[in-house]
Amino acid sequence: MLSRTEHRGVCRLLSSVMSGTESHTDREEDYRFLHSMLMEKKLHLLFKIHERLKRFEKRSPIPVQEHAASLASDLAEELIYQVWRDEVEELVALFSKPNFKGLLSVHDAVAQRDFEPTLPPIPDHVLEEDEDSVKIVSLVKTKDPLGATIKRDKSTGAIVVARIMRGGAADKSGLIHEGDELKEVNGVSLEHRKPKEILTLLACSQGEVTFKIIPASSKEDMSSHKKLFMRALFDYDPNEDPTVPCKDAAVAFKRGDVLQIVSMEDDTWWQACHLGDSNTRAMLIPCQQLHERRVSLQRPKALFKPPRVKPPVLEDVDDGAVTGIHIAGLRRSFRLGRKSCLAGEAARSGRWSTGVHGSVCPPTYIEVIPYLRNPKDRHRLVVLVGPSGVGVNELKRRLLISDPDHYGVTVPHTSREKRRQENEGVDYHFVSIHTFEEDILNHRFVEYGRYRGHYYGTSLDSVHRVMAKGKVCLLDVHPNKIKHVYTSEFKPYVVFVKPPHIQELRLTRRRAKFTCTEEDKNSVRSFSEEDFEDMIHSAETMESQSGHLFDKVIVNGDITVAFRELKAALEKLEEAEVQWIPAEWICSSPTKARRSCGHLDSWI
Ligand SMILES: Nc1ncnc2c1ncn2[C@@H]1O[C@H](COP(=O)(O)OP(=O)(O)OP(=O)(O)O)[C@@H](O)[C@H]1O
Repeated sequence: MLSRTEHRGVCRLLSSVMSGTESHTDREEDYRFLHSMLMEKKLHLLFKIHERLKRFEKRSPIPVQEHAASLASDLAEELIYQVWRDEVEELVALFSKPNFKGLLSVHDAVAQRDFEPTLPPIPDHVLEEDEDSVKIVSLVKTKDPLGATIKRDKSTGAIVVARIMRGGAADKSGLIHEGDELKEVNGVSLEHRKPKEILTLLACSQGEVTFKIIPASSKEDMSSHKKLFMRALFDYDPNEDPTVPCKDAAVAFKRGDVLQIVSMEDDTWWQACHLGDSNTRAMLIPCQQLHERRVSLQRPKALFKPPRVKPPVLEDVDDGAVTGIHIAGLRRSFRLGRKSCLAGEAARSGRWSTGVHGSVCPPTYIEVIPYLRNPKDRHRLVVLVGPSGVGVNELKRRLLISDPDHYGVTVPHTSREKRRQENEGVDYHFVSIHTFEEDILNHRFVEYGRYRGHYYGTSLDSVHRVMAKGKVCLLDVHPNKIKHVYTSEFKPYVVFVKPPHIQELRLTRRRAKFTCTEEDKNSVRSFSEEDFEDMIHSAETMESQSGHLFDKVIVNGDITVAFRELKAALEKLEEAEVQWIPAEWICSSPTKARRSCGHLDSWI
């Protein structure tokens, strides 16, 4: 309630307004009218109410109950039968006053939020729509227009909102935006309708008007990002990420998972759907730059773990000597001793394979596209990698024996003299040092090395030759060399053969013999503890540096199980099933995503 002083203040203010207007009012009659209006008691009461409400507003009062009017009328009925006292009489008289009834009715309307227009229920057929981005908007239309212009999109023929007028009903609702596609008005399809017809339809509508809309933003996302897929090249768990804006809104993924990127608008968090996940809702994933930044701030483990490096040795021992089965291509000679210093050098120089330009980048995402192999197409090249002694040759040998017409291996090149029992093009391609060096300069080798003054290597041509025969070419190289065949032409499928836990190695390799790296080239021996440790350490290094290139990881504990798993994976590769391959193998021009991934060639 206004205090006496406040009330006097209002009156003084009004009097001063009056005296201020005296000089501006020419006519006496106008002045009197204004004076009587401003001095009106009701106006002053209104001021009082206004002041009172202002004070209550600060307290944010909420209605105690929603049916004050009916409560008052029930009470009035009860009171009639009470002992008739002055107070009772006064209260009953108050309840029967129209002003008081009106006040209570307004109170109830506010309490029940009855002032908001009631919207019709969502039509059933809309709920059955396949299109999950459809939006149903109901607006209450007065005689005034909705405040939007529409046009027909020339390319799609769709009716779209061209402009939203500021302050109009559409603008105020915040539910309709420029670019939105209008599908229906009040259940009437707008397909094949001219904008003029639609305007007539709208002009006739009064009260609630229901629109079925495809929001502009979702349309844009659909068209520009629908086919943008990325393979994750690292593991991510939002529960272990303290910087994620909302853990529930982020999605965990593993290296190798394919993600559909829905939005790259945010600088740090992309939105993506996890392929194969039943949940089609977009979730947050760290963007490429964010992951790169984070990794660059981490302490590089490989730099602080002293690598167990042995001098590079290039053995020249036929595996047939060990296994009793001689198959060309199953030689250690051109594998450059996977126990060699190459891996150690990589470990010392950085955590990931350096690219052709020498830059080092942590693997983040690679754009991939679905690929369905045409039966007439060549088979994908199968690249087997793994630490020395893990069983790459053994698995290769078993595959060849299982189906010699289907699988093939390359014949290596060497600059050494042909031995009596050897055949050109079967055991090796025997070439001169000069030719070998020329081929090196011409980048004809996937991998090459020198042992005791002689060159050994695997040429790209030898891979072509196997593939040209319609065979699945099995190639084993050091992971650093995968980049030489990471092309559209070979579409390599990279299998990493991983050693099991050391206890299982001890158990399974008890009777195994391997060609050792000492001077005596024909010596074979059993695995030592150190060999096992080397194998495991080397596998860890390979995985951390090149793991992003592996399509399949096979743990070679029990050889029968490992072989079965490998065979099944390769057979699946030949089935008419979609495979996800790097987009650059198929698309000649880099896409938006390709650009956003950047430096792809630097980490292959
Ligand atoms: N799972 C296994 N269980 C038992 N022995 C195995 C297993 N895998 C491989 N071996 C044996 O271990 C020895 C080394 O295997 P293999 O020659 O295939 O290794 P590798 O990976 O090719 O190594 P390198 O590159 O040094 O030749 C062979 O005698 C092989 O038969």
